[in-house]
Amino acid sequence: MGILEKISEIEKEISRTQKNKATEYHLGLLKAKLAKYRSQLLEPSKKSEKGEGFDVLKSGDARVALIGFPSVGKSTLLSTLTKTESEAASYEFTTLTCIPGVIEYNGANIQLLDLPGIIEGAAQGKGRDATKQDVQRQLLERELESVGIRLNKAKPNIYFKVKKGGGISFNSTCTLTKIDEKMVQMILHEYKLFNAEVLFREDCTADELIDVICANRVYLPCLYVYNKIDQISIEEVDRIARQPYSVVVSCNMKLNLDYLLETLWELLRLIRVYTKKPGQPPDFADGLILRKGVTVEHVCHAIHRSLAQAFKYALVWGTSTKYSPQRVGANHIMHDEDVIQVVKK
Ligand SMILES: Nc1nc2c(ncn2[C@@H]2O[C@H](COP(=O)(O)OP(=O)(O)OP(=O)(O)O)[C@@H](O)[C@H]2O)c(=O)[nH]1
Ligand SMILES: [K+]
Ligand SMILES: [Mg+2]
Repeated sequence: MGILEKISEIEKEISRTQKNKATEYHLGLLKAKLAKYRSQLLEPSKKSEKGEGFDVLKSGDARVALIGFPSVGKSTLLSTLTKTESEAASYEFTTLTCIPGVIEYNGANIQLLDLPGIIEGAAQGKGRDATKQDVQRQLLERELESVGIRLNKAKPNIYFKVKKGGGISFNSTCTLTKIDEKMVQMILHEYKLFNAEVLFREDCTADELIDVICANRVYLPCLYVYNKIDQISIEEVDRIARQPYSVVVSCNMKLNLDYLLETLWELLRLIRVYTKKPGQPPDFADGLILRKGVTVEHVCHAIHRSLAQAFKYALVWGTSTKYSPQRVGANHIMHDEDVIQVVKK
C-alpha cells in the first residue's frame, strides 16, 4: 500500500469511529499514524531534493500570501491594493505562477503574493447558496492543516525533549481533560520514542501533542477575506463579517478595502516608531516599521548596530508612557506611533 492509500484508509477509519471513552486511545493512535504518514508525504523525494517552490525573493516589512479557490478574485485584489497588475479573468486558473506586489501602508512595505487558485472546480456559482463561503473556508483550512500549517493558533504549551535513556517522564502543571499518560505513551511509541520528557503546561489534545512531536508545524496568522460581497445579500454579508478574523470586501466596487488594510496591519502586529533628535521635531516622514512588543533596545538596533551599546536612556512620547516625554530604560515596550529620542552615554 502506498502512503496516499494508507492516509485515506486511516482518514476513513477515523471518520467511521465513534468518539467516546472506549475509542479514545484508538483514535489517538490513528491520529498519530496519520500525522506520521503525512510528514512522510511532505519529505522531499531523493530525485527532486529541493521541492517545487515559487522563486520569489522575500522583501519588505511583512509578507502575505493569497490562498484561495480559483476565480475568487485574488489577482483582482493584488491589482487593487498594489501597483502591480496581475491578470484577472472569469475563467479558473488564470494565474499560474506567483506574482509579487507591494502594499504601501502606514509607511510600511507589505509584500503581497498572488498565487494560483488551489482546489479545482468549486468556485462556480453566483454565491447564492448561503454556505458556499463556509464550505470553501473549511476545505482551505483542511488543506493547509494537512501540510502542517496552523492558523491563528499559538504553539501548544508543552515542553518536550527526546532523551537518551530513562524512559518516558510525564508531568503536567494543570489538570488534563483531553489526554492521559497512557495515551501519551501510545503516541510516543508510534513515533518510536521510548525515552523522552513531556511536560504539559496547558490542557492540550492528542493532536496538539502530535504537533509538538512533529516539530515542523508552522503557526501563522490568517485573515479570511470574503470578496464579491456585491453578489450576496446584506444579511449574509453581515453574518460573515461578524466571524473572527474575517473581512468582507468587494474589489470591483472598492468596498471596505480600507478596513481590510487596517485589519491586516493589526494582525501583522506592525507598529511605527518615529525618531527625534534633541531640539528638532520628530522625523514623521521616515518612521521605523517594527513589530508589537519591541523594546527600546530593539529600536536602538533598528536605528544603528552600535547604538544599543552606547545607550544611556531614552525619552518617549506616546501611548506607551504615562507622561510625555518619559525617561525610559532599554526594556521599555514601544507602542504604535511612539516618538523616541535616544540619549547616549
Ligand atoms: N462581482 C465581482 N466580481 C469580481 C470581484 N472581484 C473580482 N471579480 C471577478 O472575478 C473573476 C476572477 O477574478 P480573478 O482576480 O482572476 O480571480 P483569481 O482568484 O485570481 O483567479 P485564478 O487566478 O484563476 O485562481 C474576474 O472576472 C473578476 O473580474 C468583485 O468584487 N465582485
Ligand atoms: K480567474
Ligand atoms: Mg489569479
